[in-house]
Amino acid sequence: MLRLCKSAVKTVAPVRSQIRSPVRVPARAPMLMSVRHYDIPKHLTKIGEEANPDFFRMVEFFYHSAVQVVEPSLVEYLNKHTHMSEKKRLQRVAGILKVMGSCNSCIQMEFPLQRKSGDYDIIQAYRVQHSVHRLPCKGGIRFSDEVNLDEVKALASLMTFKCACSNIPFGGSKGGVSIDPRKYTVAELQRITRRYTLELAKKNYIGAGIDVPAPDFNTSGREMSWVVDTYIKTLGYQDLNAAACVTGKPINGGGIHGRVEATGRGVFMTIEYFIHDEHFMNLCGLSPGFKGKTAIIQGFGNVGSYTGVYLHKHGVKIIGVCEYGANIANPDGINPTDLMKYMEKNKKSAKGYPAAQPAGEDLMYQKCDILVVAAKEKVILADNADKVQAKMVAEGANGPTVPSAHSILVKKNILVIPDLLCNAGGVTVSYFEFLKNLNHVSFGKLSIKFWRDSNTALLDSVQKSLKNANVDAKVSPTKEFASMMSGASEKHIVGTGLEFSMTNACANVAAAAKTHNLGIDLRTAAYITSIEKIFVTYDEHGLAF
Ligand SMILES: NC(=O)C1=CN([C@@H]2O[C@H](COP(=O)(O)OP(=O)(O)OC[C@H]3O[C@@H](n4cnc5c(N)ncnc54)[C@H](O)[C@@H]3O)[C@@H](O)[C@H]2O)C=CC1
Ligand SMILES: O=C(O)CCC(=O)C(=O)O
Repeated sequence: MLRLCKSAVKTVAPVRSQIRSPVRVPARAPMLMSVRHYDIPKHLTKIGEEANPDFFRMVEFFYHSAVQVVEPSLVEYLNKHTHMSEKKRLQRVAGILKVMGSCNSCIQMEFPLQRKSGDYDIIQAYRVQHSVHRLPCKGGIRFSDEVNLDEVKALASLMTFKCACSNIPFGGSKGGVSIDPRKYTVAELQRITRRYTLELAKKNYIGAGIDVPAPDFNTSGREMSWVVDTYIKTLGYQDLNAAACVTGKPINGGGIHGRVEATGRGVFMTIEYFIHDEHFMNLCGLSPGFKGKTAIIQGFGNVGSYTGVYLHKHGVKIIGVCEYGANIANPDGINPTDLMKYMEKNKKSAKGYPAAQPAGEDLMYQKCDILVVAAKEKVILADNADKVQAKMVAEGANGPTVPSAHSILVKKNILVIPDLLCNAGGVTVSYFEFLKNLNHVSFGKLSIKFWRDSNTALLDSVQKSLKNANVDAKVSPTKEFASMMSGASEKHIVGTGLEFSMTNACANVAAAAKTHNLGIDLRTAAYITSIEKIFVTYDEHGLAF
């Protein structure tokens, strides 16, 4: 948390009842001790009530709602520029906030694909770089027939705020290819991915220092292998760091242990943090701890399934899974690893899973403690938010809750762990993979032998000292120490690094919620922590040539 918050809030505190859910703050809310007020841009004023807003407008709205709360602190922060007049400082704040909220650049492409049948399809695809305040930009590539420019812009802007929230030093970007991958053969998907990569490379939209994609909805290590191979063999062939042009690669191709499960593991870590926080558990009416808790998961792909695995491991009963074309439930609990294996063999479908019963469309709204939404955007809307009975909602997906629904959930005292915090585990481990690629060596590889030898020498030395002192004892390592004698493995570093980063981010967001009197509204708190960090970067680096 930045130093700038506390002092500023003391001097210019927004009216408490109005900032509990900033999403509902009227455009001209009165401020204590200040005549200043930040207006939500005109094109967004109705977004807070809209049933189904455009996705990018939705993210813009959340951003500007958070700015309404934090802007006085930002103004005060610039008081340190004593050489500037007040007018210049206010202009600078307004300028930085405008830049931070806008999309830096987008490319849209169309290219032909000859189908197996001989027919031609024209494939539409996009890459958006929302923010370049840090480089490279970072964000996944999604394959879906719902992909359009608005969606990719929204996802890219979420990446900007997500990276900042978790202190991952990247700008925000995202890519999308408008196809339903189920309708293409593997060979066709490979040709689409390679052509898309080539177009990105030609337009300077990919590269270790420029923009680094990763997996997202409907893509995985397989597609990332095609991306890196295409780049290395074409425009990136002279680039020593070419392997760092994409993350989420299989281990053999320069990937890192733990990226596959990282997003779900990170979702679990955020739930773990808040479920052990008495203050937030009091607010949402849950007893602290995992004991006796139940969960329902919507979307059992990469993110949802691994979230389930970690929740299950910690004693949470997964009583329902909502999947594409098949909702399943079991009040005694579903074993996520078993379901994953079943879906792997069953064309990724949960239909017919023998250890659960088919359930109705309303499964997501059944009573449970934790609802994990891990499928896609705009799932919790104004007309179904009231039906949610869970006490906690973990946003594994990007943008699952629209602003009007967010207000309803806050009013119902449901603790929502917002996307930009909740699903940051993926980009965090992508960052570790990126560093591994730039280092050209895996974590721990150079030091393993040194640590094993030096710890063995340490044990020998203790043994000799005991012998010299006539103590008859055999010195041997405990099981725990034996596993650490060779120093940290890549797996260890990724696991502990991820835990440190996620816990830190949760603590910062929890602190911002308290500092700004936001009650249960972690979304506004998360945007505020991101805005503060990006603001400082722009202030230090400058924002215009
Ligand atoms: N893969 C990653 O590392 C990250 C993914 N995310 C977000 O998480 C969400 C899910 O992504 P992944 O798990 O990677 O995708 P995925 O493609 O592995 O899984 C998505 C799952 O959701 C299911 N699904 C789709 N529509 C559904 C619906 N209407 N109802 C129920 N289930 C539905 C699909 O059948 C599939 O099993 C997306 O919003 C993505 O942007 C966020 C951060 C990182
Ligand atoms: O791993 C990454 O770089 C980005 C993952 C992603 O697309 C996301 O967090 O939404």
